[in-house]
Amino acid sequence: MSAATPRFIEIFDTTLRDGGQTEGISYSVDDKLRIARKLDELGVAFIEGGWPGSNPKDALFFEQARKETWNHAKIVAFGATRRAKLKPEDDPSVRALVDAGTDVCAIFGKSSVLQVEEVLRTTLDENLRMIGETVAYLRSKGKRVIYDAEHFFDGFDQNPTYALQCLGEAHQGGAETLVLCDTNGGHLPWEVAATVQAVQKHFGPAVRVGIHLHDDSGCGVANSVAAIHAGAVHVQGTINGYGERCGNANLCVVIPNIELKLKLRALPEGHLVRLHEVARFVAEVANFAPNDQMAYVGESAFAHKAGVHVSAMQRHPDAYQHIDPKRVGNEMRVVVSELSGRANIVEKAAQLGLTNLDQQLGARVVEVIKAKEHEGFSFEAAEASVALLVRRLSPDHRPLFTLHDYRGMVNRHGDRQVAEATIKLTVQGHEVHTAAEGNGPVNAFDTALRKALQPTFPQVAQIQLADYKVRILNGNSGTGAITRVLIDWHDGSERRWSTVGAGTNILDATWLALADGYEYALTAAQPAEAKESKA
Ligand SMILES: CC(=O)SCCNC(=O)CCNC(=O)[C@H](O)C(C)(C)COP(=O)(O)OP(=O)(O)OC[C@H]1O[C@@H](n2cnc3c(N)ncnc32)[C@H](O)[C@@H]1OP(=O)(O)O
Ligand SMILES: CC(=O)C(=O)O
Repeated sequence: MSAATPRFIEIFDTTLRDGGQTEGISYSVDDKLRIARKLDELGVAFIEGGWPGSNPKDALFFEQARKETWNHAKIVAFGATRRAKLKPEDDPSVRALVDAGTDVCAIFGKSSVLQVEEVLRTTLDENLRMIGETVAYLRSKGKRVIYDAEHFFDGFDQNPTYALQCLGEAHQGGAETLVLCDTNGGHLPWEVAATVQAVQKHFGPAVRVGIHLHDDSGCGVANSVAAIHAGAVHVQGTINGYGERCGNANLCVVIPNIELKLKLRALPEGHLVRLHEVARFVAEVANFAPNDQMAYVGESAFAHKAGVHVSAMQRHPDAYQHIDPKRVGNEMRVVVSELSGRANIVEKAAQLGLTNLDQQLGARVVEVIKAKEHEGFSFEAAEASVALLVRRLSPDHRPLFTLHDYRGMVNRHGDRQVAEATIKLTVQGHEVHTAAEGNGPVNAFDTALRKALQPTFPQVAQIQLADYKVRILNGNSGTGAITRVLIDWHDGSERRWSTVGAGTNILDATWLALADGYEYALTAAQPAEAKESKA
């Protein structure tokens, strides 16, 4: 390695093993394979697939994984040291590790006197033999072995001599990396760094030290960074920080910190830009909502809401960002709300393709948005309504359709409920009057509006309501509260948009969000000339 080559930190991903210990996650074998392929594309060094001695699903994962080609990562089978008083070859869990057919195994063993005596309920000497013999047995079967020293930091605090003896057994047995685990996740960065340095001093520079840190004190990432800074060369963690209890060190944050802050290498050249996509993919497969506020890869990680920030960002891209979001595959966004100034509106309008916004119009839009947010609207998740608001305040705006009146009725006849809506609109100069029944008032309104628009705009048939969310804003007003309606839409393609309505009348709030939804889709779909020619 030349002096200019940055130190390489091995990324050991345990999203499928420790991540599978998250409350609420239950991967199928297919889920595990899909995530493993994505991690391999990302370029991590190791993918811990599961504990083959634990359950048939994990055993099947390794059977399937053997049939695939892995371009960057080594698939790792996880297990424990042999049980007390058994030979490794007689322990079914150790045999399952061999049978998993991976080149690499990771085994965990105890390093703390308390854990050996109170949890394993065996002697300190027997635990040392369990570690050394299991590592040596796996090595004799041709496996590379990574040794996870469970509860190492607690054990080291309690009895450093014994904790180091445990590591020594694994090293003598042939483990290639000694991984110090903060299993209970309670340590702080400087404590972790000091222990990593003490271990390195004890074993010398030839011994590879790794780390596996949990997030119970909220320091999983900080502890990982501190340990690497102190000399650790291998870091374990999970995508999105999934894991037992509060989770593991979040690799979506650890990896960019290694590459962009510590200036070391963790992934193959050019692969860091895949991180944002991997984070979303894993959340999707795990069936967890992505954490928008996650550092680096969250949707809000580079979203600017405050007017002062957006104004400064227009003047210099580093004004309120610590890195260029593109480096991790993320993007800068502007959020429009009552905290906006003109800069938010100009930036958002440009992103929405509305470039003819002057300072005066920008200021007017800000004023209207602030007033409407005071009434109960919220525009930050309803960009289509923002676009329409800008268009409607533009002097040359011609609406696609105008409402004259609507009427809604909800009836119950015995067990049967019926909702009916009538709507009177002007659509491109023609008055249209429609009525429709529905299984509820929103459905009746929507059907009546579609009927009115479809003869002029047949593309209405493709427009679908994807989600309808209602929020009561001032609950202490009881049934007289202001209601906010947010509607998400799609048209069967990739295109999605969201609209908002608000008011004390839930049907009127719904009408506003419904009408915005159709008008936005149809305006965007209309050729410019057709819009110009409208009366
Ligand atoms: C820190 C970590 O996250 S380690 C990974 C933890 N993950 C899991 O536990 C998930 C998978 N686990 C399982 O499927 C099951 O717990 C199994 C198959 C491993 C074991 O199941 P069982 O045999 O029914 O045992 P049970 O789960 O009740 O108890 C754990 C056993 O492991 C033993 N054990 C715990 N750590 C170790 C170790 N490092 N080496 C050897 N044995 C260990 C315990 O002493 C206990 O055995 P004992 O009751 O004979 O003393
Ligand atoms: C090995 C492991 O998962 C831990 O100690 O937390």
